[in-house]
Amino acid sequence: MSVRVIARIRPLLKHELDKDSIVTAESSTDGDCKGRPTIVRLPNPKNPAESFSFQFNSVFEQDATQQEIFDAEISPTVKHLFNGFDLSIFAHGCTGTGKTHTMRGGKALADRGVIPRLLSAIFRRCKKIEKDSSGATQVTVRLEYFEIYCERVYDLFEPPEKRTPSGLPIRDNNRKTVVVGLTEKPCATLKDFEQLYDQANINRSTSATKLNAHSSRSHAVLGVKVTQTTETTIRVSRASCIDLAGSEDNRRTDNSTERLKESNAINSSLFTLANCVDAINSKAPRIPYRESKLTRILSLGQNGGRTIMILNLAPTRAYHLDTVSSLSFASRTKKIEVSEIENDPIYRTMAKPLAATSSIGGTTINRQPLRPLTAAHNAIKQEVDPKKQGTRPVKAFSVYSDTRKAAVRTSHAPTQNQGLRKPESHKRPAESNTAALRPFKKSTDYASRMRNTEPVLTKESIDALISQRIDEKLTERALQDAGAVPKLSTEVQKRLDDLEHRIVAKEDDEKGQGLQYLLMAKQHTIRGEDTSALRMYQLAMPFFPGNGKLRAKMDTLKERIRSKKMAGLGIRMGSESTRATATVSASSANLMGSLKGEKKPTKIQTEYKDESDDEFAPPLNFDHDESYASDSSFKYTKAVRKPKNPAKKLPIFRDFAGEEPSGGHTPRTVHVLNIINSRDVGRIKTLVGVGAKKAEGIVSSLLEMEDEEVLDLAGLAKLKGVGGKTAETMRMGIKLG
Ligand SMILES: Nc1ncnc2c1ncn2[C@@H]1O[C@H](COP(=O)(O)OP(=O)(O)OP(=O)(O)O)[C@@H](O)[C@H]1O
Repeated sequence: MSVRVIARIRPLLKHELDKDSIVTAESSTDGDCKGRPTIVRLPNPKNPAESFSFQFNSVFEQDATQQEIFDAEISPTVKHLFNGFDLSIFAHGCTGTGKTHTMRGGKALADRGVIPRLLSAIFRRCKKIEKDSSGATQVTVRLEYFEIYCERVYDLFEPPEKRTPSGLPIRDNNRKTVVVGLTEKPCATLKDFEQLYDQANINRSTSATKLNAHSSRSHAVLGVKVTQTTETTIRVSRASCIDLAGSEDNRRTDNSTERLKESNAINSSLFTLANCVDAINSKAPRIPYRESKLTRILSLGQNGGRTIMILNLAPTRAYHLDTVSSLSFASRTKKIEVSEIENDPIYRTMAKPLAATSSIGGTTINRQPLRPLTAAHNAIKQEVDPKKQGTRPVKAFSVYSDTRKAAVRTSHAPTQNQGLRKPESHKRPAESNTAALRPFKKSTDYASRMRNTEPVLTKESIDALISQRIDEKLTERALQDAGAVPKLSTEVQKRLDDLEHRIVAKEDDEKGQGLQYLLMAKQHTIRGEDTSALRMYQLAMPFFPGNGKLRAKMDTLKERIRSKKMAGLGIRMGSESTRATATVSASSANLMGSLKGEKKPTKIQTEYKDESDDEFAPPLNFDHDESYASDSSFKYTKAVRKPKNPAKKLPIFRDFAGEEPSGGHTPRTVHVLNIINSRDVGRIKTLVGVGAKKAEGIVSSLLEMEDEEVLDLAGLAKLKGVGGKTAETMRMGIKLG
């Protein structure tokens, strides 16, 4: 079965209402969704008289609701999950097209996205199965949730301060890619899920939605493991829901060094994903799965079960090129065949009565030694040349590999695929009267097949075997070591928990926002990202005006950044290669400077500072010395910022020629500039054309300017995400009188 690709065109956002929608949906006569459009049409960016059209399994128009998408596309797959098939759902699209909205959605019932709805459906089915079997079948749900941020994997069920800077290792184990050391949370009800998921999303969004954008800059993967246990079998299947980070065109983002680094990691992993798709489609001998963690984990084309890709699209011209590129990627993806493999159940058996010497009487259930349960996993369905059948050495093992050969299993060659089951053979072990005997029969079959096939070990297969063994050993060791991560002191942990609870409780009000910044600041401090930490403290400041402890923390950080900056400069002066780095940084600093209308030598130091921040790995007890007592001392007072007098500052931007009356700004401009220079997200987002995200972007740019202020509309237009039009919209949106 191919990857099912559905496209969703998001509606125009508030600030886009005056824009044209250039992406439309159309029905086709040969589509597989009666009545639903299957074609996306948009103009050729080079020649508007022409149009491009792309066909998918179905297309959802701007007014499609979360419910419609779930009911039409996701709900029907739930039964397959319970029949033992894995399910992968991933949202793709460039930044701001609605991936998180589609996957996670909002808090209101109608806004809830695919993930909460899927979990709700899973729990409903669990209940039904248990009820219908009168309790003979028990179903448990366990969750894993992690993000891939800058090629590092972090457990989202762990608070950021517990993370090791290098992230969790991933290994290939039994032909599946596993993240070693992930927390697995049992989850019995939808309420449990919501709590766990919301809490984990704070861990993700802490670095993101409130300015630092880890969220939108990381790929988030939620794993839902469904285990059905009967007297005779245990069947495990897994749904993976992936909210990919959006690709970014850095010519448009005006990203700073740190943001660029994240952006490059996103773009490069998505590029590898596209390369894998191309390699699979062209039946290339090597598929570059191993070139990024995302592709290793996603295993597109090697994963069994069902795969659904939701392609998110923005309707406006501003996204035109990105939209064409996403559509073309999606068209290639829809050709990928995924073997629809059912996960074999593990057969339980009644144990023989214990030996007479045993002090315990009765029977107990023993687990059978594991047979190759997932031998068919990670298989790519591909045509096999019948002439070649039988001439190839039969692999008694399969290694997750980035070469097609090592991983190939084909449904056309059942004798070579011990674990491969017929597609859609919904065998229900519980229905079988002979279930208890089957394991022996099966394992005998397996062993005899192994003997009969007499595998000839080629150099390739020996390499593969060695690599598999090494991976398995490493996984084993890593799993043993996983518990050895040093813990934070209980006191620090308690304070962080306390702070998080206060944030959750107050999330929606301004105080919650201030606390959120504080939490992020702490998380950045722990990770050694001092610059970001300082930025977060600066953002928190308006919510806790005059708080001496906060100021002291900021001073300490400033001092630390300064000394790291100096140390960085000292080290780099030494060698040839480092001089080259200095040149690159200097030129990018010059570029930054010229973009902002001036060149400042200190910018060069900023570049060094950011680099050294990232390399700085703090000791794990880094925060133990820090006083968290101050957290409770942050008393909330409504942010009041006196507008500063722009005349006192040195101008950093050219004046806005033509628009302003000579000798000064119009009252509207003064008003806008005052609001902007307040650096208060709450006030800035009240400006026309500015949403929460844009307001945070603006404040982020302002913080990069340190104490300088925006003095005119030209300066305003140069802030992140603003531009001349938005600046003008803000100005015109001010009501006078
Ligand atoms: N179908 C929709 N209906 C209403 N609003 C939507 C819809 N899709 C997206 N939005 C809004 O568009 C904005 C961007 O959406 P979202 O954050 O989900 O994008 P994204 O693709 O996840 O971006 P990024 O890659 O940067 O994380 C949000 O404000 C979201 O609420």
